[in-house]
Amino acid sequence: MQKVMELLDFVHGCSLSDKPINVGEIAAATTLNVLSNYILSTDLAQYDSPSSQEFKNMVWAVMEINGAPNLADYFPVLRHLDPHGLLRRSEFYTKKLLAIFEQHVNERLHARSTSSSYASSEDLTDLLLNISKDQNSSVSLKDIRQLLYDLFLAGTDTTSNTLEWAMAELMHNPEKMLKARAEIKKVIGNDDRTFEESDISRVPYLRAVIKETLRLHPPVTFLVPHKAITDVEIKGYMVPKDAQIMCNLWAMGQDPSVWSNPQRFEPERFLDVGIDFKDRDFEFIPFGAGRRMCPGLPLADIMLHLMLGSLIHKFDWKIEGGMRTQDMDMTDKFGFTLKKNLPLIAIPIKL
Ligand code: HEM
Repeated sequence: MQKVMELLDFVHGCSLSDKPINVGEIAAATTLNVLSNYILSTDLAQYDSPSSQEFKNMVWAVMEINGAPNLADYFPVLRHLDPHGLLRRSEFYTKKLLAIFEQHVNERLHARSTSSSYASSEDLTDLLLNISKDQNSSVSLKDIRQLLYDLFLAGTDTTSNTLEWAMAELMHNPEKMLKARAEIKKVIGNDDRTFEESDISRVPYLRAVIKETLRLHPPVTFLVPHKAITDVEIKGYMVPKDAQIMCNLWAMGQDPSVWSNPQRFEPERFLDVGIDFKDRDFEFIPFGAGRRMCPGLPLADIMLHLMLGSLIHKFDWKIEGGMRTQDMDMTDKFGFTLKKNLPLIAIPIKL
């Protein structure tokens, strides 16, 4: 994946001058560019660029506002009063983000209509515009703009937060970092190449690291709200029709009746047990399950393994100021996604 190579080039540059890196930010910039290349055939982020930081901040603001406790959720009569100003702030950022996507769609429409030699880039935007051109199509330009918004919002923060947590956990547990790196080196052998997509199926420990990260730090802590479509009894509890269902993945991941030593980061627990987030293992559903399961799972799965594998294969990492990695802050902060309370700032050391 070309974007991961660009990430490695940037990290390599920083390693030459001992420059500290905000791991969540570089993960977000890479994720944003992977998505924006599939969707818009362009880069939306540059490393170290305030403009891409601004985009990420807007995404985080929407996530944080949507995840904040709201009195109006408990007393719907208050909804129009917007007691915490959450609706107003959410609308502000949503409008700004939608305007960005509208501009991209309009530019594409302009290019398609003015250039006779326009060659379709066959990205998602072109695909959707082709569908919407069909007379019988019910897909409008407004739908396209909204879909792009949904994809970027759902895909960026979730993936970059998971990567940041995985790196933080490996640095915090140096023996696990060594184990994961040794596995990658064994697979790649003496070749002077980078970690590739085709290697992912051959690194079970790295796969277990990602799973353990998603168990301890599920980015979408409560799934998205679901609704019971009929009265249903589950294990003696009656869930009435129309009840809003919040599924607490964080609590499920901490349940001692399911996981031994649930607070410990132990990727080993996933080795040889066959539990996966793609199947029907309902004790572990960081991407949800059933019809509304995350459609970005296959892409997130590849991005997470490629980014993490590449970052630990070629580099060791230390904390600025000589702090021991065992003493790092590992607390979290709750928004719509669960992120690190203090960002992980680390210095890469070329191996
Ligand atoms: C670590 C990365 C990710 C995690 C943990 C994650 C997790 C989730 C979860 C839990 C849901 C709700 C499922 C439910 O309520 O049953 C969801 C929905 C969604 N995700 Fe992801 N996601 C990730 C990455 C992505 C990416 C990269 C994309 C886009 C390319 C994406 C696009 C979406 C969309 C569009 C929805 C809404 C689907 C719907 O409402 O039907 N996600 N995701």
